[in-house]
Amino acid sequence: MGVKLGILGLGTVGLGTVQLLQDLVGRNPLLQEIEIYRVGVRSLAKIRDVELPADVLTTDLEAIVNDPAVDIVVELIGGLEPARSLILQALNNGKHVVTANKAAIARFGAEIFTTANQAGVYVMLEAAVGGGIPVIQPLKQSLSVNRIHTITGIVNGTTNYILTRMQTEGSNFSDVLADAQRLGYAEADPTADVDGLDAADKIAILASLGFNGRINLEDVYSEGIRQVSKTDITYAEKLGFVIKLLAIAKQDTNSSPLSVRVHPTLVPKAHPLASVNGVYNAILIEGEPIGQVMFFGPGAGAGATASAVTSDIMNLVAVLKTSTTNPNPLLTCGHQDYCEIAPIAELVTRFYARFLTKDQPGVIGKLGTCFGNYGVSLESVVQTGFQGGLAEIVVVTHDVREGDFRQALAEIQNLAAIDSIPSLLRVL
Ligand SMILES: NC(=O)C1=CN([C@@H]2O[C@H](COP(=O)(O)OP(=O)(O)OC[C@H]3O[C@@H](n4cnc5c(N)ncnc54)[C@H](OP(=O)(O)O)[C@@H]3O)[C@@H](O)[C@H]2O)C=CC1
Ligand SMILES: N[C@@H](CC=O)C(=O)O
Ligand code: NA
Repeated sequence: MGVKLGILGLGTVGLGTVQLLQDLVGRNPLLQEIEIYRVGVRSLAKIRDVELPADVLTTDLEAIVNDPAVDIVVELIGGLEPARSLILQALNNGKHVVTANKAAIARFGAEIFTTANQAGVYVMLEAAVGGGIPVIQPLKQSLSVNRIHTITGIVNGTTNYILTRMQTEGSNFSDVLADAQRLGYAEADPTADVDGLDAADKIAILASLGFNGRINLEDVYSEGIRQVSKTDITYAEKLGFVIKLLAIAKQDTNSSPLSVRVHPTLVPKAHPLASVNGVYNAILIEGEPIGQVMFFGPGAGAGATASAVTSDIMNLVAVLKTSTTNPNPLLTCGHQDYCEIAPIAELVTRFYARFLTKDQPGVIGKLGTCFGNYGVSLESVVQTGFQGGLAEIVVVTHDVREGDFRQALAEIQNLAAIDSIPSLLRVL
């Protein structure tokens, strides 16, 4: 037994990782060099679907990161603290770290990677984005010779699972969320999933790798899926779209600011991301000279995420077996500067909007005039239903600057004929 692991956390991902490491037949022989030396948990009394010697489990996580015998710390407790402090202590103690914690990396990445670089150790995070899908290492290595233009992803398994079931079964939002929690997809606090914050953390990480700079998380615009209703899913379907929570990072020219955002989006049914359903994630990367490349696979769940965590551990085992003093630049993170992010008002996109209006003659004309005043041109206008005596009108615009569209909406909101604007979604 060569390399000693100190694993923090034995929940969905921790358990999946330990189970994988205890079942090595047919896997990479390097894994046989690993010893599960300590596993830190909150409760020793909890019954767990794994056998570990009694002296391996502990509730003293600090003792693990400070134990000189531990070579690699695998942080799978999630959340911000004590995860951040434990990662920093491990790095300061000269230990490599593997983490699945996108929340901590997206907020404290600068501090964590600076500490790792100073200590001459690595922080590996393949599981932090796209669960089991290899996307971090490909962006750092295989794709890094490209100039990346756009990263468009479905990067949250929980919300994709919810939207898929709402679309295919007409299911109710809260019932499906409970299923996603039971299946181990959701975060400990599922509002991070539902409100788009988990996807924002992930696109910040991908953008940082793709566009070679740090991303200030506060600059990432994010909307979740709470406002997506069955009505909108049905209208989108009729118009030839499906609704997906997309995370997008885009740079129009090499010198223009980045646009980094998360929001529910109408995706044309023929687009490759439209058929990514359930807990599956996909990340479409566009760059030069490669063109388009798409990564697809399970975005959450014990086994899939354990695959990513264990591949990182295996990379570090290989590093520990190699005796070089210079760090491998393809495994470190060397970003020092922050990327400039464009405000959401500058975004140019198509919009879908649903209006409830009084059933009066000329309403559509008034809407058209207000939009026209701000240079918003309409691709389609549909009036199909009635809700409680109000007419329902759905419009899809051509490409428009978001700031102009919002100004038109503010004027429309004041029209006497307008009751409300229940939905506003962007269109890919
Ligand atoms: N679930 C998924 O599909 C995926 C999760 N991730 C990320 O992986 C990480 C872990 O997620 P997941 O496995 O789902 O989380 P769980 O909530 O299932 O597991 C968390 C584990 O950490 C332990 N723990 C939490 N806080 C403490 C603490 N303060 N002290 C000691 N132990 C603690 C818990 O102990 P105890 O068991 O005793 O309560 C539990 O074993 C998160 O960062 C998450 O974002 C990434 C990709 C996919
Ligand atoms: N809660 C996350 C888990 C993986 O990162 C998700 O649903 O995608
Ligand atoms: Na991944």
